[in-house]
Amino acid sequence: MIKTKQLSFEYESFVKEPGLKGSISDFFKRKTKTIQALKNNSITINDGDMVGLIGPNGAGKTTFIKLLTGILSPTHGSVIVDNQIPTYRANKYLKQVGILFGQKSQLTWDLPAIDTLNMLAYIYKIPHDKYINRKQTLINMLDAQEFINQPVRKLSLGQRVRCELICALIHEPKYLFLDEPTLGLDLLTQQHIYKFLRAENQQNHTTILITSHYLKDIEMLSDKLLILVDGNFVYQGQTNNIPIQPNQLDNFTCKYLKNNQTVTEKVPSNQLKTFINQIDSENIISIKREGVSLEAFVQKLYLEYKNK
Ligand SMILES: Nc1ncnc2c1ncn2[C@@H]1O[C@H](COP(=O)(O)OP(=O)(O)OP(=O)(O)O)[C@@H](O)[C@H]1O
Repeated sequence: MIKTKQLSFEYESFVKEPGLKGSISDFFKRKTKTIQALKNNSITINDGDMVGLIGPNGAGKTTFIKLLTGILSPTHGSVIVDNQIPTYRANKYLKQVGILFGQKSQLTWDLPAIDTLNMLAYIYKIPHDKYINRKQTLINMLDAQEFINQPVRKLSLGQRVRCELICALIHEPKYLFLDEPTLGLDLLTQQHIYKFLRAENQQNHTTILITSHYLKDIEMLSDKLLILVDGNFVYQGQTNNIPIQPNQLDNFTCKYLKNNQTVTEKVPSNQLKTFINQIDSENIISIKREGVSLEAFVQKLYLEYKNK
């Protein structure tokens, strides 16, 4: 279980004055600025949960993952993961955790990913037979046979991310933290990764926390949703049960085929019945109510907090 209690984190950063004069005055007296990245948050994530974490740029998502993994320690409050304090970075704790930062690689550029895997097996002291089995299972599941032996610099982004995932999971961690893992990946690779992560969660009961700006990732992958805005968790709940309030005046976006062409039309709710009656059902592609999707819900929350 992951439990945070009144968790806050502040970065202290130097503010550089411009020009030579600024550099000289900074030399004698440096100005600092405090950034409150997380503010007094108490949340609970149960073991085996698939959790999506979203929030606008600078909301504090990466900081939260860094606190869960012990890379940073809280300024105030506490974090407990699997009954342990991550900041202590005990071997027992680190063996339970796998991390993937979409923008930072743990692979060595000039070496094949298989070398990094062998090194990780040594670091985590994975018994030889177990390592061979797990490695083969992950390589098969992520379809990585063709490129696992190639130097990382020769891999495409999608191939590299698949190798990163194999490395993050080689020691069968109980908790997997993924920070924007699908950044820049094509649709098929994204779907492959969704399928893989679902299987990992179901087979090994792995708790997975994923951050992403693609709401599709969150809808496809997570059962639970956390929304972080400006350092505050403003929503915790089920992904498929967001509090939707349909409005009588909502429009419907209707897509249908007319003379073999796709036509998109906005239809007011009071005219929907008449509109549908005029179209052959086999020509209807989709009818979507505006303002009730995850996207609309998230957009509304972001705007509410931005205008506060
Ligand atoms: N090393 C640092 N030093 C000072 N401030 C930092 C540092 N890292 C992050 N911050 C600040 O902390 C806040 C939260 O940053 P964080 O990277 O956690 O956000 P994020 O939600 O992951 O953003 P994004 O979606 O853009 O990746 C931001 O205001 C950022 O400028």
